[in-house]
Amino acid sequence: MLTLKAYAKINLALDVLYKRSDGFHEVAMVMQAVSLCDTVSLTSYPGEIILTVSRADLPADASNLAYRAAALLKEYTGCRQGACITLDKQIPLAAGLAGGSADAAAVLKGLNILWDLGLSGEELSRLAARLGSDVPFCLCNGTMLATGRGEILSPLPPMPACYVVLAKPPVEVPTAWVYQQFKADRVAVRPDIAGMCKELEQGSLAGVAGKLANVLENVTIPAHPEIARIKECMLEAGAMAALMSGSGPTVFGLAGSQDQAEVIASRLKAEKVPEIFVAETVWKME
Ligand SMILES: C[C@](O)(CO)[C@H](O)COP(=O)(O)OP(=O)(O)OC[C@H]1O[C@@H](n2ccc(N)nc2=O)[C@H](O)[C@@H]1O
Ligand SMILES: Nc1ncnc2c1ncn2[C@@H]1O[C@H](COP(=O)(O)OP(=O)(O)OP(=O)(O)O)[C@@H](O)[C@H]1O
Repeated sequence: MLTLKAYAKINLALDVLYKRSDGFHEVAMVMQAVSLCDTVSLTSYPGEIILTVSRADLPADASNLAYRAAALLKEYTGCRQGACITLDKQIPLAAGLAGGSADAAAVLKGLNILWDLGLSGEELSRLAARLGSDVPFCLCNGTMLATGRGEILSPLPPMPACYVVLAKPPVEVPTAWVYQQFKADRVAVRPDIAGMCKELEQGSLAGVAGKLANVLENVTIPAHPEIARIKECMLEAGAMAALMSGSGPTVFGLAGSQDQAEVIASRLKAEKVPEIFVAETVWKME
């Protein structure tokens, strides 16, 4: 059996530049993997793909991104082998944390090994982009600049190690809806991506914290004002900075120490935020 960790991501910076003719939006993002993860287990099975998931509210059929990753790999390579895939989900669903994308990336990586396919990183990345814009990043982890629709990646100096408190209010936000509602002319403050890259080069956590920005907050926060309350609560509890991740609704707060992170998490618990996690930055590609 092969077991892989499928890490969640946060967007330290997210800018939407324009809507493209293919319907996607051109973006510029600084992405970071965090230690909150699903566990993906893979075993060989003759011919078929069998998927088992740990949550009743997540489909275990061909609509699951993990299943789609395995099916795409079979179609692309003509491989006749099958696999039993087990997903132990910890990453909340439709949360802005790329949980499904992380599972899909782990399945691509894992089956490339289990089925002895010998696909290059570049081929895997191309297949990943067919599954979703966040999937190529999930193959890499670490700290990356993402452009195009999110699939063009350049490694950045690793984000200085820190704790990341994740808090998801009890709403699920469809990514497509958020992009549809986005109006570039209503954005007051745009992320300073070049400035954040400089802070990463200098290894300054305070500098990175000072430059967190996500233009999609302009869509998701008015629809779900509890996101703004969670941000405030994190800042009051001592977070260096707090921001919505991706299309939301999860908010992440940066903390320099585990003690600080636990203080922030307890404060959120007292405010009855239902899903709270204390994670760390993940540096390495695995
Ligand atoms: C919000 C982010 O999570 C930030 O990392 C990503 O941009 C979204 O990535 P994702 O969930 O992998 O998105 P996809 O599965 O590729 O696309 C879902 C839907 O979001 C919209 N979408 C997504 C990415 C992008 N650059 N422009 C878009 O307009 C499209 O309507 C698309 O149909
Ligand atoms: N393996 C999977 N894990 C989670 N969701 C999945 C999976 N496969 C399909 N889905 C579907 O995709 C939807 C969004 O999934 P996901 O949890 O990846 O959203 P997200 O965290 O907002 O992603 P992103 O940050 O990439 O926009 C879910 O509502 C779910 O029905």
